[in-house]
Amino acid sequence: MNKSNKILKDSAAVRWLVLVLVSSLMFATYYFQDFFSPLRELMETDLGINSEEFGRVIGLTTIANMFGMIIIGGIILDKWGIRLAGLAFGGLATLGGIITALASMGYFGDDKSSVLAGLIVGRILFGSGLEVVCVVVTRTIVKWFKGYELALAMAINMGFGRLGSALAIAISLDIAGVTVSPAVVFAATLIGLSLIFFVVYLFFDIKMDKQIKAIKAAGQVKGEEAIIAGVEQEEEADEDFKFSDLIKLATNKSFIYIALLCVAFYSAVFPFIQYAPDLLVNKFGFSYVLPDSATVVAFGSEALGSSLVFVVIFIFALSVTLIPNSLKGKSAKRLSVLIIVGVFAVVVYLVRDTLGVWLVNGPKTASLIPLGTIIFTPIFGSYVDKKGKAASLMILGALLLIFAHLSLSVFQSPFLAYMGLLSLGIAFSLVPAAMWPSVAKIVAENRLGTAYASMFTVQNWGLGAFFWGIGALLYKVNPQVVQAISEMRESLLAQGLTSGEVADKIKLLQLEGSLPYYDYTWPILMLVACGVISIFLAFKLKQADKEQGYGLELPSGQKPE
Ligand SMILES: NCCCC[C@H](NC(=O)[C@@H](N)CCCCN)C(=O)O
Repeated sequence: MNKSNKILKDSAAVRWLVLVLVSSLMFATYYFQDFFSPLRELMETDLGINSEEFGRVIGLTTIANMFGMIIIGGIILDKWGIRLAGLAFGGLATLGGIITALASMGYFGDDKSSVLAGLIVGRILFGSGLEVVCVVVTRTIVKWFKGYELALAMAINMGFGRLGSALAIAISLDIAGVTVSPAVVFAATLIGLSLIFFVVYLFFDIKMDKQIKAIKAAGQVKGEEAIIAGVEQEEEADEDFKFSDLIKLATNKSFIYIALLCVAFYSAVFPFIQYAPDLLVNKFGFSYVLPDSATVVAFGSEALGSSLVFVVIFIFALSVTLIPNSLKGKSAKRLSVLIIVGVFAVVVYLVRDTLGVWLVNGPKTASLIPLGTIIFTPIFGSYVDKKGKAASLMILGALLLIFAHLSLSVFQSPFLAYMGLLSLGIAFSLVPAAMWPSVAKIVAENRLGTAYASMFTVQNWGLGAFFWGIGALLYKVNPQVVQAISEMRESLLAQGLTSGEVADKIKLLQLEGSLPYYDYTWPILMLVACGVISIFLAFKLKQADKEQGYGLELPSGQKPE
C-alpha cells in the first residue's frame, strides 16, 4: 500500500483507541439497563415501589423497541450516518438517564406515583436509545475493523457491555447506601461520560472520512486502496434497511427458528439477571449487605463450603478451556489443569473468609454471570469458528438453561444454586457465541442489518414481557409478603424513621424471621418453559439447516458439499 494512501484505521493504536471510545457507550448503556437489579428490595423499602411496579419500570424500558424503534433507528442511521445517529440516540439515552435520576431524587414530586411516573418516562427514553446505540456501535466497529480484527473487536465490544452489566449488579447497592437515588445519578452520569467519549471519537471519524475523500479526489484509489477507502460506501449500501428484505427473511425457515430462539433464550436470561440478586437473597438466604458477619453466620457453613466448591469448579472449567490444545498430549494438558486448579484451590483456601463473604452476597454473586461470559464467549466463539457445531452448541446451551432454572426454582440447596448460576453463565456464553455468527451464515451479507434489526425487535417483545412478567408473578404469588412489608413500612414511617432506616429495619426483621421473604419458585419455574422452547427451536434449526444447507455445523468459511 502506498504510504500516502494510509488512513487512520490503518494504525492499530488508533483502531483500538476508537474501539475503547465507542465501546464506552456500550458499557454505560448496559450498566444503566441492569443497575436497578440489586435495588429491587431497596426500591420497595425506600420508595414503596413493589415488585410488580419494579417489573413495570424495567419492562417498559423496552416498549419503544417492541414497536419498531430499532427499525426506525436503523433507517435513521442509514440516512444520517454514524455521527448524527450516534449523537441523537446516545443523547436520547442520556436524556432518559437524567430524567430517571431526577425522578429518583423526587424532583417531579415526592409521592410514589410521581416518582414511579418519572422513572418510567426516563427509562422509556433511555430504552429508545439503548438498542439503536448498540446498532450504531456495531456499524462503527465494522467501519474501522473490516479487513482487520473484526471478530475480536466485536467480542471485546460485547465484553464491554457485559462488564457494564456485571459492575452494575455488583456495586449499585454499595453506591446507593440506604436510598436509591445516588445509584441512579451515578448510572446516568456514566451514560453522559460515554457520550463525551463518543464526541471525542467523532474527531477521528471526521478525519478519516476526510482522508478517504482526499484519496478519492486525488484519483489515487486503486486495487487494495480502493477496497479500504470504499469501505464506508460499501457498508452503507450493504446494510441499508429494506422492507422487501424483511419479507424475504420472514419466509426463511432457518431464520425464523433462530429469531424465535433468540426471543426464547434471551427472555430467560436478561430478565432473570434483573431479579437474580433478589432471588438469591429471598430464596437462598444470601445477603444484600457486605460484609455482614451476622448474615454470613445465618447463611451457614454448608453454603460457604458450596460457594468455595463453586469457585474451584469455575477455575477448573476455565483452565480446561483456556489451556491450548497446542500443549500436545492429553497427559500434559491434564497435568497443567491439575497444577492450575491445585494452585487456585490453595489461594481460595487462604482467602476463604473474604471470598466466603463475597459469595454469600446476592448482588456480588449474581454479577459473576455476566463477568464469566467476558472470558467464555470469545473462547466458545473461537471453538465455533474452528470446529463449527453451532446448532448443537445452541441445543447444549438450552439444556444448561433448563438445568439452571430448575435448580434455582424447585430446589432449595445453595450448592445447586451455585451450579445453576454456573450453568447459566456457560449457557449465556455458549448461545450468543454460536447464535450471532450463525445469523451471518443464514442471511446474505446485504441483509444482515435488516436481520439484526428484526431479531432485536422480536427479542424485545420477549424481554418486555418477562422483565415485567417476573415481577408481576412475584407480586401475584406473594400477597401476604407484599402486605406485610407494606404495612411495616407505613408503620415505621409513621414512627418518624427515615426511608433509609426503614429499609435497614425491614432487612433486620426478615433476618430475624419476623417478616417473610418472597417466594420465587413460580416466577423462575416459568423461565424453564423458555428453556424447553429454546431446545425445541434449536433442534428445528438443526433440522432446517440440514435441508437448507447453510453449514451451521461446519467451521467458519467451510461450505457444505
Ligand atoms: N452483533 C450482535 C451482538 C448482540 C449481542 C447481544 N445484544 C442484544 O441482544 C441486544 N439486543 C440486547 C441489549 C440489551 C442490553 N442489556 C448480547 O448478547 O448482549
